[in-house]
Amino acid sequence: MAKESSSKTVPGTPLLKDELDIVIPTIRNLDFLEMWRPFFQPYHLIIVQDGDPSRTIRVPEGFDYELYNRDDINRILGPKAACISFKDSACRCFGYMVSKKKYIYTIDDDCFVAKDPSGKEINALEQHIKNLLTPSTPHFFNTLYDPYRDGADFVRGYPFSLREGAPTAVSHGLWLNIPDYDAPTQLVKPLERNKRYVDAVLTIPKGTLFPMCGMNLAFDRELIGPAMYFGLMGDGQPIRRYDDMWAGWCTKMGLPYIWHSKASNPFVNLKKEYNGIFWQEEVIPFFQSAVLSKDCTTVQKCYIELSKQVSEKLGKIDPYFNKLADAMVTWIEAWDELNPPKEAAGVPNGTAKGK
Ligand SMILES: O=c1ccn([C@@H]2O[C@H](COP(=O)(O)OP(=O)(O)O[C@H]3O[C@@H](CO)[C@H](O)[C@H]3O)[C@@H](O)[C@H]2O)c(=O)[nH]1
Ligand SMILES: [Mn+2]
Repeated sequence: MAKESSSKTVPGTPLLKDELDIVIPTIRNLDFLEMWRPFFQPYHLIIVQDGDPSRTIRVPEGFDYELYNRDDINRILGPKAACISFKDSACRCFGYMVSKKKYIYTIDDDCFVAKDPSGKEINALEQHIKNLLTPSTPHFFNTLYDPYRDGADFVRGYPFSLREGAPTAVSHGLWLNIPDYDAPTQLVKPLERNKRYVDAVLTIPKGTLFPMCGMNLAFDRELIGPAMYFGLMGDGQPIRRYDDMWAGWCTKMGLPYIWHSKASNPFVNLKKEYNGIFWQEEVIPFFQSAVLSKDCTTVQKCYIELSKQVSEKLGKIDPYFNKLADAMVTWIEAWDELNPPKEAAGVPNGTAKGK
């Protein structure tokens, strides 16, 4: 049974209309929004303009949005702006920080509305919202996929004590056409396109990591927002295209599809990813074995403790991880500055909930 959203939904009002922001990182005009207009127009957009702040980003008429460029980020965060990547899509996490809503959806500006096998346009945002309002089943795998969907349920042998599920923190969508491959795979299979539409929503089991992609992603900002820091990438950094995955590993400890239209240059991507491809062979075991102490009772405390372990255990791989660990602390300081913990029913902002 899907949880009711906290807002009183008037029939016909788009779900979570006033409880969700759409965050878009961009270096180009946002004409892509025309295709998303039927689905996105009722929602507030937070546009994070990367690169040259003197450039004007054109936003189609009729959208309600706020736009932040690098000058705005520097003005709002001061020295703490150093934790927000420059010249990299990782800058999008600034949008998560300034939002005041309970939910976030983030999408790249080269992603378009996909069609399901029947030819029907997919409202990816609506499916993400349904995912976020529906519990997940991380403690015991249900073989008939999402048991809360119409036409499915828990299969025989599924413990009744676990059928309430756990609150869903992240809804991870996929992409038809250009798959999110790393550079070596892109180089070996330049013409490969993802044509396979799988109509299933799965919960990634507790304790299982996954490579989170920021292209088509939604999350519960109050539940997990402080941990959704897209790691320091871009200008002056030795690694790129690992920002979203870093956040996924930190938060982890899905279904809706979009149409990814533009294959980024695999040779450029190889340069961006090069360090990440071999560092990750040590980073993944780090996350698989990371243990946080019981005193970590909020997401922020968990994140700060994790940053200490990043420095201690990954700093010997490369000084970059010491820099990243410092940036993780700065991110939390900035997050708390812009989002002072609210005491709502004894549940401070960003409290880590048992899953
Ligand atoms: O310097 C930049 C470059 C781009 N952007 C904006 O970020 C997104 C993604 O850009 P793009 O589609 O060009 O790059 P992809 O390689 O397809 O990105 C995906 O790969 C991963 C990169 O970490 C990630 O999963 C996806 O983002 C667009 O909206 C650009 O406008 C930017 O802000 N700054
Ligand atoms: Mn892209």
